Amino acid sequence: MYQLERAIFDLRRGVPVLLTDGEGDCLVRPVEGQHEGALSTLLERCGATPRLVVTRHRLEALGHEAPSDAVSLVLAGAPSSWDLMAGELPAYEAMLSATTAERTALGMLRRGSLIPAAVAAAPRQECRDELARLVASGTLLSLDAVQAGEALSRLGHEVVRVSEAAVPLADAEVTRFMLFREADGMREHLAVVIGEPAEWPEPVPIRLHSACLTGDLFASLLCDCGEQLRNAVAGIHELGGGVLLYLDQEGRDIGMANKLRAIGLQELGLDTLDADGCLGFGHDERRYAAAVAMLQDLGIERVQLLTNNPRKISALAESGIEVVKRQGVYGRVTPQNRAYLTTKAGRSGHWLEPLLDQDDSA
Ligand SMILES: Nc1nc2c(ncn2[C@@H]2O[C@H](COP(=O)(O)OP(=O)(O)OP(=O)(O)O)[C@@H](O)[C@H]2O)c(=O)[nH]1
Ligand SMILES: [Zn+2]
Repeated sequence: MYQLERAIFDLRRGVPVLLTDGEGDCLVRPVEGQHEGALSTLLERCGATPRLVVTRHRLEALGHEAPSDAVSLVLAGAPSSWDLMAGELPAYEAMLSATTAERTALGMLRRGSLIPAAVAAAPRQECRDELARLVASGTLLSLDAVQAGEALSRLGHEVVRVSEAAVPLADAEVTRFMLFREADGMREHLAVVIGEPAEWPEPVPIRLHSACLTGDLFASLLCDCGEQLRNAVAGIHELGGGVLLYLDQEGRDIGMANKLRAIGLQELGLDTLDADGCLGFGHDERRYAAAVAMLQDLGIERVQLLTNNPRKISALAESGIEVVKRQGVYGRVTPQNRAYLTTKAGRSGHWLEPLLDQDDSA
């Protein structure tokens, strides 16, 4: 849906968007980047009490019980007294389950790699003409919340192969890079095709690698991604060829801005999962529809997967790709990534025993 992508870009710029549904219209904007001027403009346009819409993860991280996955707080007090990014909730009069429009707003913020927290306000009757004028003049985008929600849930299921070229690698000389783009044009993923497809072993060696700019490119000591990436390329080459999907899912798909925020929270003592939760994200926001669509485009149905992550296996299996075998792929343990790896093993169920058991750097 064309309007949806435009609206996500408006939200990324801090511009409000009007979402309509059966329960009524709702003007929304992201909490992040919120400043008093923008907030009072929003309130003037609506003449209504604003709500703060947050995820269950955010509420639970702040020690509250959540009645549903997305929650709407009817705020109390003057706008200048709110600090919506603070370590506790602002004063509120009521806690409600979020409406369809409010849920869609959170989905749009996630897709835009913003913190999933919105300020929403239902416009009063006397403000509607002015809003309609802004919509008609193209200043304000208006979307059907149900349709936008459906479009968000379909994202990634359709990819288009855009371009390709041979890119010889140090660890695998016969390699082609193929770029795939998701239907909404917002995400691009690479298939790194190693060796000659006609000579690949069966099941085909596959790695799903989520982007980690800090680790993959700069050899960050906080994680093991860069070494896993290179070991996977070399490993697939040694197995006789296959495909590494390099997925645009920075920071377990919370985006680079939020990953840096999460790393900041880890410096304060939170583990990698609780840091994401504090920002309003679940333990792992990644979906693998685009990866499945790429494998289907490449005609791959049976795979041996290079991973330590059980969720990747179940995601492929649920989509009809048969995971015949699994092989571990490891980086090195460093004093800086030990806590990260231990959390992944202990709380996310990653199979890292071979790595952590033999490690004596602690
Ligand atoms: N949110 C968040 N993401 C991180 C952090 N450190 C690394 N990441 C991301 O975690 C993801 C790791 O991806 P992958 O290497 O595909 O792996 P994995 O889930 O560990 O699974 P396997 O490597 O296949 O076993 C990348 O998207 C990184 O950017 C962190 O502290 N916080
Ligand atoms: Zn990393």
